[in-house]
Amino acid sequence: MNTRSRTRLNQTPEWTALGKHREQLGTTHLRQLFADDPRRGTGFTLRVGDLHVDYSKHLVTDETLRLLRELAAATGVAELRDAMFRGEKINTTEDRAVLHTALRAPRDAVIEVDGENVVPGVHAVLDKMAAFSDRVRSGEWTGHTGRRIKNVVNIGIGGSDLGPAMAYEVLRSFTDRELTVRFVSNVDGADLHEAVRDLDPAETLFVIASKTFTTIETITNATSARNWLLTGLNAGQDAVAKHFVALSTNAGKVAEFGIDTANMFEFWDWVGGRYSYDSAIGLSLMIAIGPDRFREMLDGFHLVDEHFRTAPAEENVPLLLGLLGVWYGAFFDAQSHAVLPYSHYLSKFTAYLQQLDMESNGKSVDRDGNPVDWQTGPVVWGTPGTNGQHAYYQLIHQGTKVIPADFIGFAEPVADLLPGLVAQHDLLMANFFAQTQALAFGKTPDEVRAEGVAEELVPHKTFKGNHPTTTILADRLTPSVLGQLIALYEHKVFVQGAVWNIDSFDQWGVELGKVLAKKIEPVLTGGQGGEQLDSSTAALVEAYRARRGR
Ligand SMILES: O=P(O)(O)OC[C@H]1O[C@H](O)[C@H](O)[C@@H](O)[C@@H]1O
Repeated sequence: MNTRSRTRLNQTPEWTALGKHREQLGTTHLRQLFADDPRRGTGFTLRVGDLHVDYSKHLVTDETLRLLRELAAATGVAELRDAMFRGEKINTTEDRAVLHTALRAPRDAVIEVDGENVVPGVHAVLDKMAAFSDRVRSGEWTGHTGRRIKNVVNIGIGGSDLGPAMAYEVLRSFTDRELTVRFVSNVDGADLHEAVRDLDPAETLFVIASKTFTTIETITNATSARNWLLTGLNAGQDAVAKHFVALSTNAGKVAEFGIDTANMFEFWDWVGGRYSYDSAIGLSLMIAIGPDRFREMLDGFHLVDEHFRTAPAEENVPLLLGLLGVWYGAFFDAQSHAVLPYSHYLSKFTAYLQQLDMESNGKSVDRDGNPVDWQTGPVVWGTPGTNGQHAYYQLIHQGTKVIPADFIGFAEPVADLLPGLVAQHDLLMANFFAQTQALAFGKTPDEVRAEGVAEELVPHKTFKGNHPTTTILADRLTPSVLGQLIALYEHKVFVQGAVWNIDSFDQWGVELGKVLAKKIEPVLTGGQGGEQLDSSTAALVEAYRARRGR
């Protein structure tokens, strides 16, 4: 997509108007905004699918939102969105379409890439995954010695790990509790060691997940897993077929590794790694939760896709959340964004979003290669409440940084909690509601004094408030709701990339470290190349070699 004719973001009249508006807003407090509009708490809310989204505790007025929508219009967000859904090659630096939305399109949809409808292929793979998952779950698929598969070990990294690993945790209460499912990503041998040390190879299936099938960490771990299996079974290569399947776009490399391509589940170059867990990359998850639940999750994704594609700007939740992030980055100098789920099952949710957001929008040149002189993607961070409250929330409440935060909670606890633990849900949710209240409204010096606090302690016990938060509340954490949440964040990230005019779908920034590691590895084991290292790295490598006796 040619963007050369586009006015630079910070030279558009819409950007200038927002800057002026920001000055007018000054230090206006959320207390004031709520006092001015008694209906703000119900009026500044939107709904998409099962998600109730409250954005009333943001430092915005109707005018702010209008100006932000004008910025979105001026920067062509809707046009780029439509181009994405149509299958145009909007990932220009890799010359690829961006079609994760096709992964959850209904069977009768028609989405073309280079003149070919990709939807039948998507469903053929989903059907193949479902048939395989059913065979593993029923015990029909057996290992080399005829034993039933009881353990599934997913080996992958980045997008080939974070998505399925996160979703497995989120949907744990929907999993087959008889199956052990583990995820190995780190090239540190300790990761694979801990994953397999108590498993019986005869009952273990390895799912090797790699879009490229060239990622060094994954191929190294997969090779070690194969050795562990064959040694444990005291078997030859022919045992691999019953214990290894591959999820990849690269059939050649899969065959080269020794996995029968009949046991390969395919996806395509128009699925980015960090947008891939609803593709074949979700196989371990599908084995754990079953095909029906997996399809419910895809329907959840699709529901939000359709909302993003068709809802008017005023009601479009991903558009709103994306624009709010643009607002804080540009005009409040916010450097980070916290995602704070009040569900233990969402423990890996923020780690997943880190790749989704930071690998997508951690860019400093625009789509034409010019340096940007505006903020792009924030540092995304956070862990489940209430743990964070007893650790880093201090800084959010009383520190010097502006940290917009998303609070995600559920009206009901998951279905299979032990009955005695269900009552704890009210306490969890009381914290959930209390935190956004405290962050927004704080506590004034007068309120502190009224409690009889000694004057010298008043500044310490004052909460200035005015910290912006979004609250996302759903009834229950189901597969569909997970799909809705992920699609919401995917499209939020899209909106921001579109406004900032960056390519959200490449990741050139991860390459340099990989190249340098390849050069350093032989030096560690006594080979040549050390003389080319800078003095710091050379000294560190030398210390390492000395310690290892080389
Ligand atoms: O799935 P793979 O090809 O093994 O890639 C795994 C990961 O590694 C790369 O370095 C990219 O930064 C990620 O976007 C990708 O998800």
